[in-house]
Amino acid sequence: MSFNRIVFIVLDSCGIGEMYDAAEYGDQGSNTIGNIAKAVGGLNVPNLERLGLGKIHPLQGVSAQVEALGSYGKMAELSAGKDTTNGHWEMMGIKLDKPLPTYPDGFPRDLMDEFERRTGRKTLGNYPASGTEIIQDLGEEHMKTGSPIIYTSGDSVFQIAAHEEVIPLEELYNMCKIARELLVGEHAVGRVIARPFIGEPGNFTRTANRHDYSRDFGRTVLNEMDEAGLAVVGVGKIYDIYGGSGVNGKASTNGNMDGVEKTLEQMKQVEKGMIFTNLVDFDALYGHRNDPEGFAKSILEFDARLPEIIAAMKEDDLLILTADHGCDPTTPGTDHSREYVPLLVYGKNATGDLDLGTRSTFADLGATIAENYGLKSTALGESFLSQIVKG
Ligand SMILES: O=P(O)(O)O[C@H]1O[C@H](CO)[C@@H](O)[C@H]1O
Ligand SMILES: [Mn+2]
Ligand SMILES: [Mn+2]
Repeated sequence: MSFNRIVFIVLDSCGIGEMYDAAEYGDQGSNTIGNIAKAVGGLNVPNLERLGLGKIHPLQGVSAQVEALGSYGKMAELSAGKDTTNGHWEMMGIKLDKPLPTYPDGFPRDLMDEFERRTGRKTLGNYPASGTEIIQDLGEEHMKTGSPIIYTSGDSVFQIAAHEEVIPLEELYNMCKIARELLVGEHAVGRVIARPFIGEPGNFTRTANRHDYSRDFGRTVLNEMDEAGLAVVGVGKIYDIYGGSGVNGKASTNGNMDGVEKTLEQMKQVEKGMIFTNLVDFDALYGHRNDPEGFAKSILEFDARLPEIIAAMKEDDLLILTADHGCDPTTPGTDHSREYVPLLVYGKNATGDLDLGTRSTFADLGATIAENYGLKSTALGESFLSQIVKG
């Protein structure tokens, strides 16, 4: 027996406890969902609980005394890093041995000179910052000079922030393409990101016209699926994360709840293949903003939509919920954290109440998907398909 469709949802940043090597990343004690649960006096997530969330790791307010509807476990990241890029590519079979380059002191001057020469604009910033803060700090100067704001973070990212009425979107996207061309070799960052915003000094807000330009790390299970004629529909930023490689359909979203809507819409349309959704609000609105209350509310909001997703599932559909890294909003830093990620797998025809244990790589997902569709798996990862198929 195999599953006809897979609904794969990444709860961006929802890590579930420090990994064995968290100390190397300065992330001892990080536990995104666990510390959020504590901070709000317990999480009330009956639907995630029923899927087995409380059985993965003790979480305040989430019972482990349930007969889980599906299988549950957690996964370690084998790649060096704790970034969206590493996390997602590893899920589909690629391990990144070397950490992606980061720029705690900004990007080298010669690189910036070349960027300025090719874009015809000077630049502002060029240091690690929170995106919402740096536009408040430099936005007014940007409006006066027309120079884009360049910033990075603990992630391997080159981010370009610009007011939509100062630098038109088309030009901003073109600047990102130029940056992408320049950021190669030792400076091959994971992503170049367009961060447009609108508003007046003192009251700038970012728009949904964000756009990510990922590096290509090689062939993944998504390419195998695509070439086998299976649907691979990216909802939210999935298309961008894989640079479109192997993703043959897409739906953009303007928030987590819209992401759920678009997933439900795709579930009405896709015949065979995968609906691959990333819900980024957890990360962008709450994790990086150190807002545990907001994060908790957002988890509750998602939990409340789970019954709809489950009701829309056909007999031979499979639901996979996981995350790409942590971003503990209760720790002083605002960057991602090196954590295990939860793994919840449910299907009307899949085994219930099964412990999948601690997986040694996110790539077990890619291997499972490949086996399910009879595709060549990437070398990395071990399929758990036979365990979840009802015997
Ligand atoms: O602070 P903002 O701009 O939201 O940026 C965050 O979002 C980036 C990409 O997800 C991360 O690298 C982090 O820098
Ligand atoms: Mn992420
Ligand atoms: Mn992030």
